[in-house]
Amino acid sequence: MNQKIQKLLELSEKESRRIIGLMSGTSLDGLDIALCKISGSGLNTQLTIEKFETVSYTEEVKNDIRGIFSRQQIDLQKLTLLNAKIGQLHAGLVLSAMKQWGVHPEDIDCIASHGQTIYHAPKRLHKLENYPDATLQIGDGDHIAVNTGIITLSDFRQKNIAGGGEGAPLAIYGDYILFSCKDENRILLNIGGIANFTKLLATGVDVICSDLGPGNTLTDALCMQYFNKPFDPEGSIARSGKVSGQLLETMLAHPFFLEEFPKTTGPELFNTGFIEAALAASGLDLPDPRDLIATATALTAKTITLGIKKTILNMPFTLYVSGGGCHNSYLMEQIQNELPSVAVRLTEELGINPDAKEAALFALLANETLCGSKVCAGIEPSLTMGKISLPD
Ligand SMILES: Nc1ncnc2c1ncn2[C@@H]1O[C@H](COP(=O)(O)OP(=O)(O)OP(=O)(O)O)[C@@H](O)[C@H]1O
Ligand SMILES: CC(=O)N[C@H]1[C@@H]2OC[C@@H](O2)[C@@H](O)[C@@H]1O[C@H](C)C(=O)O
Repeated sequence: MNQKIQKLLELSEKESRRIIGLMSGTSLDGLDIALCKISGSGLNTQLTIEKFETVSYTEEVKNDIRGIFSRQQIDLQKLTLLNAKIGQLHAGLVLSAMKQWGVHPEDIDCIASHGQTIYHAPKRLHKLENYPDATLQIGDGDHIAVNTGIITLSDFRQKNIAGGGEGAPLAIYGDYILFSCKDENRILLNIGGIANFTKLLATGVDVICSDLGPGNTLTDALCMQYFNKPFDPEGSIARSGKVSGQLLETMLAHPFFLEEFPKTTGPELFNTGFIEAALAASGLDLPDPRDLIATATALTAKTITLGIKKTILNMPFTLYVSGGGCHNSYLMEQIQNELPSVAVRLTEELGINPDAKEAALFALLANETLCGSKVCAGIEPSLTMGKISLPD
């Protein structure tokens, strides 16, 4: 047998695999690198995060990505260049992290790379007849494989769309596999740039996973615009402002929030233009920036909690939070206030570092593909995901 195919076969037959999951999300803050040890597959999966690091992007990289991110008109050459450049950058960051951890490439079975989302265009956003749901992640896996010498799986979202999904949220598979529990109804909430959730009932039925709306994306943009800060540290700016009830009501009336679950979105919709349109519609003068940030934070808390309440109705449940938004103590307080009888915890209590959860999720999806199982039978679309790049 061809040696490369033989290697893949051996990988799929190993008792456990060490997979590096990579995620660079919509916040453009950096690359999350999670070294995971994974044994088994499907509902028998055991996953331990052995090492984790977030490597911040330099301002130059952030500006490069901002030049094309979630924009309808861009420089096509820039997109082409960045597809290769981000792949090479991620490879370099993985090699540095491994060096720092004292881990050698031969100790790693594969890399699972999400890539950088550049544009997410579900039909609900583009509304163009005769065009499908679509999404684009760049940072090609071939560059990661060749530059690290490690087999790389990447570009997970296309297959999900090909199978009838919107390409997101893919958290449903990992949440279902890792966190389903017969003794507890659980909501897994991730607050990144965009917030999403998975409903896992103790009975195992009616699993729902959906984006909810903005996580930190609006507050990040406002903090940059008015305070030259990448985000609102611990929610301190929002805490110092006053929520504008009228602006909040106008924003909550946006049709996206009225659509049924599951649905997906991104900064293509939730950006400063969204706030400007809401201000214009409500006829308000431009409020104090602190009030704007307080109102955007309230929108995040409201849309998260209204969405969750609508889904789980009157059942008792525990909420497990992950993503950078869990460090915003003001936002977390607001979520708790809206859900007074709910235990609000972090995924740390389930053994998963809240900052590493999404990167670990992609390691898990790669594991499913390598083991050749049908991902989460019963959850649609049930397909293995990720393209395989061989290093040589
Ligand atoms: N100490 C903190 N205080 C307040 N907010 C914080 C803090 N640390 C991180 N954040 C928020 O978390 C964001 C990053 O979160 P995360 O890395 O989970 O997002 P992402 O993965 O880029 O987004 P997505 O999951 O939507 O793709 C930051 O942009 C910031 O808004
Ligand atoms: C297209 C895209 O990159 N979507 C991200 C984004 O960030 C959060 C939310 O929007 C979610 O739908 C998704 O990421 C996570 C990892 C997911 O697919 O579950």
